[in-house]
Amino acid sequence: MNSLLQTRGLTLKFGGVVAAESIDFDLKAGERLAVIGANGAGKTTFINMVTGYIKPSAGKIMFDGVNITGMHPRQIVLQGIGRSFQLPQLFTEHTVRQSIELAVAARQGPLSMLRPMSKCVERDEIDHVLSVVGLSQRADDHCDSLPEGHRKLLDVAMALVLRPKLLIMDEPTSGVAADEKHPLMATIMNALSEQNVTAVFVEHDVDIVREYATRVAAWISGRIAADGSPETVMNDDEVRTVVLGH
Ligand SMILES: Nc1ncnc2c1ncn2[C@@H]1O[C@H](COP(=O)(O)OP(=O)(O)OP(=O)(O)O)[C@@H](O)[C@H]1O
Repeated sequence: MNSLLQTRGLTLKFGGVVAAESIDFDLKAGERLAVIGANGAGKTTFINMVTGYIKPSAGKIMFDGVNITGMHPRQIVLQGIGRSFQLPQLFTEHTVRQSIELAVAARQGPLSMLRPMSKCVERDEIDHVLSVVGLSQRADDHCDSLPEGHRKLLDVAMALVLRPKLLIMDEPTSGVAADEKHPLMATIMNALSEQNVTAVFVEHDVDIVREYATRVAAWISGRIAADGSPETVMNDDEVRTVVLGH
């Protein structure tokens, strides 16, 4: 099967620091890839290059047959790569429903902003996405009143209404209470499955990785040191020593 996402020779240097060292990487549609690595290993740098927030010094990024290297983040969203953030970027003065409405309007293009909101939004779709991420009961709450887990879910919901083929999530369970991590990930993964969205997520919690990833890539010093099934990668000697601290 062809790769949905492919990088070749992807390199980024910050002065003397090699944050990405000639990364060759392939992701197939339908995979659930967990990205693991110690602080400073280069995980966010990789995500930032793929989503257009940083231009690589060298190398190429192909997505669904299109060369997206150096494209602007908005163009990359239009190509079908969504992103959620470690610290969700929400419209704090808006309600949950209004936030989803804005995401739908963004998908519909700049002219939709000129029409009355009630005409340009698709109510059924919004109700559905709120239900899928378990936020129906909080639809009229302001974003700044949401607990962290709900903020993460809203961030994912806003990314999903842009209809991505791939969603890249930076630490979806960080800042969430230990007993809420599994229900949160289960909800996110169900939502992604429903829309056939391929997933990449950066994660530090080993239990979450084992439960929700079909594949793991371990970053060490700007390179992928191990890549394969969760069991294989978690038992790799270098990963155990450098990443897991065993
Ligand atoms: N804008 C920048 N300027 C200079 N150095 C940077 C910059 N961004 C990242 N780096 C360096 O690049 C390396 C990789 O950083 P990166 O943030 O990608 O790691 P990470 O694996 O995401 O870490 P964390 O888990 O802490 O988020 C680190 O040495 C970091 O200090």
